[in-house]
Amino acid sequence: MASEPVTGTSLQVLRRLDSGPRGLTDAEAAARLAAHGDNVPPRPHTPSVLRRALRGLREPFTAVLLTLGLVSAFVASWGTATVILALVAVSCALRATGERRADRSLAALRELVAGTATVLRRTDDNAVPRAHEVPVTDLVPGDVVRLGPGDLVPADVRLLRSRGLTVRQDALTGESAPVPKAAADLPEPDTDSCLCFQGSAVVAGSATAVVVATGPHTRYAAAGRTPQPREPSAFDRSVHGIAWALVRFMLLTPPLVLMAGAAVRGRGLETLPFAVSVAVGLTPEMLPVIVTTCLARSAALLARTRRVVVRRLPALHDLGAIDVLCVDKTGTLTLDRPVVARSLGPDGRDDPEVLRWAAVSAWWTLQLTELPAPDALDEALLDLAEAVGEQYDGIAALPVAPGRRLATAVVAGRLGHHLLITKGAAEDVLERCELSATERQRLLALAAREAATGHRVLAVATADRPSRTRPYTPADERALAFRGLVTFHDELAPGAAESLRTLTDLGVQVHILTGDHPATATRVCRELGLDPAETRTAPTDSDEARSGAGTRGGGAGPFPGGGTVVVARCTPEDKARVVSGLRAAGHTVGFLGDGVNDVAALLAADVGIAPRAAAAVARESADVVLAEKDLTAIGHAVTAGRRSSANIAAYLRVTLSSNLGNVLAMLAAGLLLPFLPMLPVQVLAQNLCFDAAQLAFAHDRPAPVELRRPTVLRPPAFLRFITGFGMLNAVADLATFGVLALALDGPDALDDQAVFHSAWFTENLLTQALVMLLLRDGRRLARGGRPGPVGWAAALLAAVGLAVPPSPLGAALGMTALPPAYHLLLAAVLGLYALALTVAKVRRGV
Ligand SMILES: Nc1ncnc2c1ncn2[C@@H]1O[C@H](COP(=O)(O)OP(=O)(O)OP(=O)(O)O)[C@@H](O)[C@H]1O
Repeated sequence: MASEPVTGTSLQVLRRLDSGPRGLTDAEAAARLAAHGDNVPPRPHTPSVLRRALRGLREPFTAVLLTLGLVSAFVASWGTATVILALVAVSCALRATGERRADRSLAALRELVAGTATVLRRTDDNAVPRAHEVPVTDLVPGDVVRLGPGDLVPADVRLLRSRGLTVRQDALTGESAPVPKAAADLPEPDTDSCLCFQGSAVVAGSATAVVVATGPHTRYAAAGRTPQPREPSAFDRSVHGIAWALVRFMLLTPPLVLMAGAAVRGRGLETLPFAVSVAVGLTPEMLPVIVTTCLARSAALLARTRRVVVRRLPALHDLGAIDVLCVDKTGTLTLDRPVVARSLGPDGRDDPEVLRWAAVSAWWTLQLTELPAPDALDEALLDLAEAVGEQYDGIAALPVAPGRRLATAVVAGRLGHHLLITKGAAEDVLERCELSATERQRLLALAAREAATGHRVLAVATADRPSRTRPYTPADERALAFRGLVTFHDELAPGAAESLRTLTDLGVQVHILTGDHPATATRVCRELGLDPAETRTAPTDSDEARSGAGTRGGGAGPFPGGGTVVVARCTPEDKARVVSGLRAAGHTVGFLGDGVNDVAALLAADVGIAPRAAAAVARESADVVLAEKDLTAIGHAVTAGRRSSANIAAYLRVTLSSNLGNVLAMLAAGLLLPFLPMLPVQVLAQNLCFDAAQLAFAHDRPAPVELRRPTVLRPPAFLRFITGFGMLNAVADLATFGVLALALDGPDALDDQAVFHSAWFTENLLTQALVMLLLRDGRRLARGGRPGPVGWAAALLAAVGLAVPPSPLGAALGMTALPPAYHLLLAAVLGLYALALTVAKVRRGV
């Protein structure tokens, strides 16, 4: 970062930057942009395809394959070694190019939701400065920017003025606790506390600041930090679990084959290439390629058709797996464009004076805190009674902050007096009013009645105090006189009701977590077509202190199995706690929220989702951003996640059942026969054909029935499935072996090895094609649906199985043409196998 401009007083800093408190002119800003370049951090170093390919070697399957290839080379089995190393190279290259394509399309998508900053600019030297929203990339050194809650600091800035500013600078320091920052006008200021750095998030307060460094010169860019990777998703963990179970099995295979061969047939180390190729046959080596392709395709399709931006690719799997979605209310289910509905006095009758006090409070809070934009409730008040605040002199303001549900403005009152005007959540304001317990209860009930109409409610109170110079703090918000209530109407967001209905149909349970009044939230929930099973109020610190509870529940007690729960009056921590509680109870949880008070929950969830209009910091914390206002995109995103997970699960199901079956049959046949059931190079060639066909799974459309429930992959159930179907496959293989043996008068009479090898090669590829069709989605096929990419790939695989043995390639691989009678026998075995597979599928309810 440019180090010298940040020391000295604010004025010295502004002078050095050739700027002033009124900001730059448009012409000067344009000239500086041309000179300094866009305010974008240097692009993170994108690894080359070669580097990515080499990184692919660290994948467990690829590493094991490589080891097996090296072992084959070591025993001079060059054919086996060459085919295995070719497999490794193809898998690494496909994965690397897929990853690069995914990265490129993601970078383009991120620009759809790029941020803006509020900057003071003038048309010429004499013009009045105006606040503009400009793309963050257009900021230049010397620009004067405004910061408010929820903003991301757009560049390195020196604070000129600040009010109660706290920021999180974990992007830079890794420390997530908010740190206070304040402007200082000293010649030798503590620079760190009067500087804010690019990438920090404003938690509370506001500031006006001058940009001192942009683009590659910021501290963030200099630190070259990359965001911390999130812990792997439930789906990733399951895939990983299955992968490691297989890797262990694979490593056991060669020694087992060697030992069994030695014990039963007295074979020696010459069986090693065969043992190695059997282990290779077990590997789903295309898994990384298929995962990357499925995710990248789904993300690109979502962005193109639904304008949904997936910022972290694996989050798509989480989306597919969520069974609970927690939603914030204001700004997500409603538009957060409140309009004043009523202004009523303590007796419940209309009283315009209450609105007037609320508007004075809003005006001075806005003026004194210099927020870049007023909060929506304040904006609604000012829309109705804009000029009223100017009739007073503002003294101080205590704005709302995360966890603080009221705001106070202090203005000059009658001579020698200050007037405190407080507005906020009814419970919080009434708690600070001088009232009898019965009167407080009556007023709380009045507020609840208004809230039950679905309106948002603010209570207003005032206090007359002798004037003073000592600063005001929240401790001064006491002994207030209650003035009345102002209520607001906030429209439902477009598509909100429909998207909640879709989510329910998709088997996702929806809960609403809001900072608002329980009655308002319950009513909104009903208007959206959800009948809440329960409404809770998150306990306040004082509640908990009274009950002596050791750990805070935040309304996160057990949630009923069905139905929506509304948790109202949540602080940001309460929202995060509910989400973590649901995750701990075994749910996969999504969180949809738009505000600075949602950031903790967005980060705590398996997948955080933010609408486009969300605060910058919420968008930055989310994994998925909806670029359109319409919430119905969520349902499509969930379905896209399920689709890509279903494709990966189908691939795993098919490939593992089939591979396991082949390996078991090969092991058994290896022991029964006087020769190897297949040559190592044949095993590998067959494996290569199957792998190529399997790539079709990345392009498949799973049956609608597979998309109706969250996609969860449970390794134990999954391993049971592949063992069951693997056995069935082994039986089919051995039946072919039996047929061949019978036709040729017993195993030891099988002297034509080439015929045997060719027969088994063809049978293997045909059974694999059958498994691809039947274990993926037999029902659709049975209904006469179109074959789709997997259907075509299976047909091609079967054709290769029939065409290779009589071809010159077959001859090169040691195969020969098969007698026509064999094809008839094969058709009978395959027919029986298809029947057995279908029966097993129906019995298992797959
Ligand atoms: N400008 C304001 N002045 C006074 N009180 C406010 C103001 N803004 C919000 N509040 C009070 O603070 C409460 C909590 O606000 P918060 O922003 O946490 O949640 P919310 O916007 O009501 O709901 P959600 O969590 O669904 O976004 C509000 O319900 C309101 O009572």
